[in-house]
Amino acid sequence: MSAASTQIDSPTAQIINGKAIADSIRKEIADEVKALQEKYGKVPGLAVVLVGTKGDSATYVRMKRKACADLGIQSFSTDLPGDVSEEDLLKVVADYNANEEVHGILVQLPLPKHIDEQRILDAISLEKDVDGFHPANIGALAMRGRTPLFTSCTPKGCLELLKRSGVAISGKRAVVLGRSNIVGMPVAHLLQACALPFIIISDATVTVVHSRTPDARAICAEADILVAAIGQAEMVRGDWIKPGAAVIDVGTNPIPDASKKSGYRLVGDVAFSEAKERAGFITPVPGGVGPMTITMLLSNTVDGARRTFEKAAAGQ
Ligand SMILES: Nc1nc(=O)c2c([nH]1)NC[C@@H]1CN(c3ccc(C(=O)N[C@@H](CCC(=O)O)C(=O)O)cc3)C=[N+]21
Ligand SMILES: [Mg+2]
Repeated sequence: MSAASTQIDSPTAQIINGKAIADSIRKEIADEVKALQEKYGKVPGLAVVLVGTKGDSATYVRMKRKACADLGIQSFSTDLPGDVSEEDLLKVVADYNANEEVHGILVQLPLPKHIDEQRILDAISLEKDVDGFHPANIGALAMRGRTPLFTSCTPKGCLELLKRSGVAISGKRAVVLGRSNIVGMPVAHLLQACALPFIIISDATVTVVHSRTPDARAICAEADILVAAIGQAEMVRGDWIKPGAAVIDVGTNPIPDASKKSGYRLVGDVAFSEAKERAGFITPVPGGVGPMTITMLLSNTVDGARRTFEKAAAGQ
């Protein structure tokens, strides 16, 4: 059955299986890693820097390091104490900038309050900015006719999920809930105008809804494509959703759950059970956007490595 007929025939949404899509992309990436190794005798390398021991940060960093190992990407790790100085963290970044085996650098956010986050992100070499958080990469993303060296992982993952689910973007009304630098803002740009080689041309009409928007519900209810990235557990209810809409839920909010060993479970920014009765397509949490974020990080790392290897081979 085609995606379009599912949307019309079925009263409940098609669940977008981010885990399965991410796994199949990871296989493609593993093949690329092998091909690069055969051609250049080198493998891509990713450096992950973790400051402090905040529980979920450590979990995500562990997942990133394991994903690298699974794909044949060399991973470099630096764990720093929570009270590390800004200067010492900048030194770690400078060392990775200079390390020829490292093609991507990720400093796990958020950083402790005493560190100027933007100063750290600005220090990461543009050529190794696999998070796409450097102002020059964000600037290129925002400009028509310019393509960033790297596009942020979660926004790129959202577009890739829409593409691989057969959701058309061009001419559609898209609403982004949330305006963060790491998700809301870049995903709004991508939906409006992206010319990334791997992606369908987007060309949606985009509205950004945030904490100061009056009647967020009414605006969301006009969306053919709704991206929820505001970090409020189950804020988007069933009646916020236009029937047949594609709903991408970026939220990962822990809520108490005594039946879990950890004492909590993850829910999205969307009330899933209500929303799936109205949406045409919807991502679950977990198993939706999350696995794509890490996969796009690996993909960006391989892209960075390929560019470096090609330049070196051309003697530049
Ligand atoms: N410099 C930087 N870059 C980031 O990309 C970055 C960051 N800092 N800080 C934290 C956020 C968060 N983030 C996630 C990655 C994977 C999942 C993920 O795979 N989640 C699984 C569930 C994981 C679980 O069960 O705990 C899922 O949704 O299925 C979630 C969240 C990356 N981030
Ligand atoms: Mg651009």
